Amino acid sequence: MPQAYQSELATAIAAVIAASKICRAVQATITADSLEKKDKSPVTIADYASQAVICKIILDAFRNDPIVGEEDAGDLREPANQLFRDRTLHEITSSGTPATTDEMLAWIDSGNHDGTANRYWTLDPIDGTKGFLRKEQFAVSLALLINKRIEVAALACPNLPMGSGSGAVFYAVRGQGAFVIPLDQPDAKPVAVKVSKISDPAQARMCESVESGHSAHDQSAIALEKLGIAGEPVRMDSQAKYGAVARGDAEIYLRLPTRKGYEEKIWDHAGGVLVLEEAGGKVTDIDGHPLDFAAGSTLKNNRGVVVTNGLLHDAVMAVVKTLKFE
Ligand SMILES: Nc1ncnc2c1ncn2[C@@H]1O[C@H](COP(=O)(O)O)[C@@H](O)[C@H]1OP(=O)(O)O
Ligand SMILES: [Mg+2]
Ligand SMILES: [Mg+2]
Ligand SMILES: [Mg+2]
Repeated sequence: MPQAYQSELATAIAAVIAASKICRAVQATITADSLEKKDKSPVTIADYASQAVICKIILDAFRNDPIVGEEDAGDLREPANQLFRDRTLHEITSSGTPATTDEMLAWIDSGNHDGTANRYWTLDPIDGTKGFLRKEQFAVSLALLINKRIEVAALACPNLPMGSGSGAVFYAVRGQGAFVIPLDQPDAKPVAVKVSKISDPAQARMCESVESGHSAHDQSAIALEKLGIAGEPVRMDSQAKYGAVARGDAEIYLRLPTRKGYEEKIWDHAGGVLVLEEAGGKVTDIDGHPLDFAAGSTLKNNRGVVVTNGLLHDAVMAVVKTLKFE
């Protein structure tokens, strides 16, 4: 029997690779050049160009598929942002995708669905924009959800070490395992991705966000101490943290609530979660509940995220339950 979702997977991998090349080109040249969105978070020409190109590639292959993307073209349409808009178009066309301004804006806005369909993609065109601006880690994350379950994921981490170079593309289909290929050699033999076998909490390595506004660093420090882990957590931007735990570079990723009422977005997790689970890892929220991807575009039924290699999940949850959150 042919394996399920092979054409969706091939499309997803091609899309995140095409977008990663644009992001890398922009990252090499930018000087902290971004717009501020209404929620005060930054967005760059690469976020927009990445979303445009990925939406185009998905719609060329699956014309009717809804896409729940992080960005929309509202700010780009403002007359005051013409230069920013033109530079975004320039990145897209120089990557080999001919486009008019109207086409570009329409591709970006095709990512405006709300996560209520039976089948839809969710896309973070640059996850970890702050890391991208610091020229550190970021990710391009794409996942296909069917009946509210993640079935296909492609997660490109252009700056993550990979062999002797950098750039890893993780991917997974539910039930088929997780794999990684080098971003610059997509035809190389895929390598199976597996979590680490460490089961002694004191030997575990933990990662967390660079940004203390995204995850409570004071509480993770307490968790580290209670688990008997010496040293500092590794701070890293983006869903590259899911990739790090999936491939056994770390055993724990904590994302602990910093303020009441923040709802994690599905595009900040879907790609990483399937890769992690198919690599043998486990993810829940801080109350031990599975992440609920059936609630629209946010994880509104969950608080925080606890990711482990599976073996350590109970030990980590026992400590997380003792922590105090707002
Ligand atoms: N207050 C917040 N709490 C948690 N995550 C946030 C918050 N504000 C923005 N984010 C999103 O968290 C993710 C970054 O996480 P990390 O710090 O682990 O890299 C990003 O997706 C960022 O959006 P964006 O995609 O715009 O960068
Ligand atoms: Mg953002
Ligand atoms: Mg994000
Ligand atoms: Mg983003």
